[in-house]
Amino acid sequence: MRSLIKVQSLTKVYSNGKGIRNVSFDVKEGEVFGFLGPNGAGKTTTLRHLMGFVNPSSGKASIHGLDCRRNAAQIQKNLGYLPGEIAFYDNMTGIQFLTFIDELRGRKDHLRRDQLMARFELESDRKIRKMSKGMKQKVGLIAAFMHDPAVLILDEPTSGLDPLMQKRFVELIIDERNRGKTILMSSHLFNEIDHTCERAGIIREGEIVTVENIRTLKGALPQSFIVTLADGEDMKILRNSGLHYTQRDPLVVEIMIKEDYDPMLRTLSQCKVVHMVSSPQTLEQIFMGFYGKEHE
Ligand SMILES: Nc1ncnc2c1ncn2[C@@H]1O[C@H](COP(=O)(O)OP(=O)(O)OP(=O)(O)O)[C@@H](O)[C@H]1O
Repeated sequence: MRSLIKVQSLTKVYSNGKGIRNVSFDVKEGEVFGFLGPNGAGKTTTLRHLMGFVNPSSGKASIHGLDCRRNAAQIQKNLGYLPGEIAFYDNMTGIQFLTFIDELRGRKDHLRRDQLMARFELESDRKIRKMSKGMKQKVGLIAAFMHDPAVLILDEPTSGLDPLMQKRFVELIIDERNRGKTILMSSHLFNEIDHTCERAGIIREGEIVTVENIRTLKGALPQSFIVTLADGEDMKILRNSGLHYTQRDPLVVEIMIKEDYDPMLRTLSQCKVVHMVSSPQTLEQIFMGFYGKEHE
């Protein structure tokens, strides 16, 4: 698959020394790519470069081979953007605003707009200034998707949405992915990334720390077994077995297994096991490792 969105050594240093440094990644055609990072990491700054709003200090970003800064107008024709902070014409109702945007784009057919309003249960006759944060977010999402663009750039799309609407959003992304759309979205929610994205990039303090394939990552997740043994004799067998484990309580241990279950099963068959539970390590635990300082 060819790369549709390309970010190459993108650097933007603000006068206060903050910003992004040497950010590089690409999003392939038809891919959903997640952009994760803690507050202030540089997600919005990167996405705003892709929209051509900002002059980079160095490096470049392109979509469909077009430079994001120089060809912004051309790129934006077939692109849906949801900004992190949405500014609306507050005095309009939801439907007036969406119709206004449709007309600006030269669209006469409002079918897709209406379908999206139904999907997100938007109270479209309410004035935007009287809407809650979540309602405004729905208006922003509908505006980003309603002209059926090939590329979507979404800055924290589920911010303010309740769990039901977050689920509707995930379903929409899956539908759009199946229709071949290319989507780049920033998020704080691992679950959302887990359910929608093929790959995810993590940015921290202005720099990309890793780009991971979600399926490969999940396939490689170790399994944790919490085992309660009957007595000290069993503990002795475990200690002498060469297995790697973490002691949780005097008779409770956690054993992490990646591929080979045999050594654990052979050792435990010599012990009296009182209780045993197993759970896969979550994607969230893996990502939290990248968020922290330990990967420096
Ligand atoms: N116009 C600006 N002038 C000065 N500093 C800025 C400007 N815009 C952003 N920054 C700084 O650049 C860094 C990256 O900010 P950015 O908004 O891109 O982060 P983010 O990852 O989107 O964060 P959040 O999750 O909180 O939205 C922050 O330290 C921010 O304070």
